[in-house]
Amino acid sequence: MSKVKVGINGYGTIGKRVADAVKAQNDMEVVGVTKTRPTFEAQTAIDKGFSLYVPEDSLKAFRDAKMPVKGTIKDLYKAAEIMVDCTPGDVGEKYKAEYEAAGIKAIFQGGEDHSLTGISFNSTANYSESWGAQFSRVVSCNTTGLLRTLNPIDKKIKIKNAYVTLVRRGVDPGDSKGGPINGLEPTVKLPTHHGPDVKSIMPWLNINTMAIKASTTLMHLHTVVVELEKETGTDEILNIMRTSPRVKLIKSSSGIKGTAEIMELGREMGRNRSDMYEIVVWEDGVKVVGKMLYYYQAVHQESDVVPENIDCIRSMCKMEEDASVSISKTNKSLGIRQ
Ligand SMILES: NC(=O)C1=CN([C@@H]2O[C@H](COP(=O)(O)OP(=O)(O)OC[C@H]3O[C@@H](n4cnc5c(N)ncnc54)[C@H](OP(=O)(O)O)[C@@H]3O)[C@@H](O)[C@H]2O)C=CC1
Ligand SMILES: O=C(OP(=O)(O)O)[C@H](O)COP(=O)(O)O
Repeated sequence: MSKVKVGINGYGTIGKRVADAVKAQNDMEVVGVTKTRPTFEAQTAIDKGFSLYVPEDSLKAFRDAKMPVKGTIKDLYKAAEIMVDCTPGDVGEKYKAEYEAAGIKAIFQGGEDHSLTGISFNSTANYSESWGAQFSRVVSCNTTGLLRTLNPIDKKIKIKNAYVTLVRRGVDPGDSKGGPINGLEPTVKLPTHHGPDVKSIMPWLNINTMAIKASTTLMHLHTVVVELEKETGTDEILNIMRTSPRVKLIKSSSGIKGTAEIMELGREMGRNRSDMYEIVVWEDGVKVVGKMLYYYQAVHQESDVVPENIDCIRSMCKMEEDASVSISKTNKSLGIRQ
């Protein structure tokens, strides 16, 4: 079986990780990645053996920087069967017409609206909905995190209402221009877009979200309060989480007090870029009282969507019909145990 040819438009925080994850699969290959500026990341892409494609108006800058490029972004369309668009939020929508004209498939990321594709993707919640689709959208890191725990719980014990506060990292570790440098910033446009984004995949779910931006770069942290339809026990919820893909239960008694220790764990696990692809739940922070469920979870925003993109490629390119087979294959390639 020939490998599916994947192009990555936007070799940035997400794009570089998706490129490495595609390279780690035996049923797909990276045929090229794009950058607009000859930065160190462009050089590392070349050093890793990725073919570099750039916008027409960037050709001179890369020539002057003596960075070899294979062609323009439009040349990449000729080599790829599917593009993974990892350009900054709202930039992807400008490329959709080009992908369409080139007759290739494309996956967009959470910075684009659900309306751009009409299909949003999460491997455990709705893998088959993207089957054979020309366009789909992998939901953002926070939405991916919420779906990974709320969807399996809702499947077993119906959720009446969910109330989530997202404490969001200010910027990614590699970003020196964002903020807040000091303090906490409430997102006053309420309810935040996260609830509707979860509903793009679980439209029946009553979910209410608020968000606070914090001066940290490491991870997002969620407080989740769920009103269940029926009384249950803490152990039943823990068992659901323990058997849900890409959810990792940890204990504060193991020294993992917060997101700093989680990222240190990623280093200790020898993960590529110390990435924590799984949603991390404090086991001793899960509590059920009657019908009310309380828990905390941490999201590594730079990497949790990466395995989702791999599974989305398999669904859109009709490579594997069984979601659990694709999830296991992807997990194995990335060192994810469950
Ligand atoms: N970072 C995060 O925490 C998460 C981000 N996402 C989503 O993933 C997507 C990408 O985000 P992220 O990786 O953080 O973005 P980055 O800014 O890290 O990377 C963007 C990439 O796109 C390239 N680029 C910029 N403008 C253009 C353009 N006009 N045409 C082609 N390429 C361009 C950049 O190249 P150059 O640098 O050379 O200009 C860079 O390689 C967004 O939709 C975002 O919402 C989803 C989950 C988490
Ligand atoms: O938190 C994120 O998006 P989300 O709040 O839509 O889930 C991503 O990490 C992107 O965040 P940014 O828009 O602050 O770069």
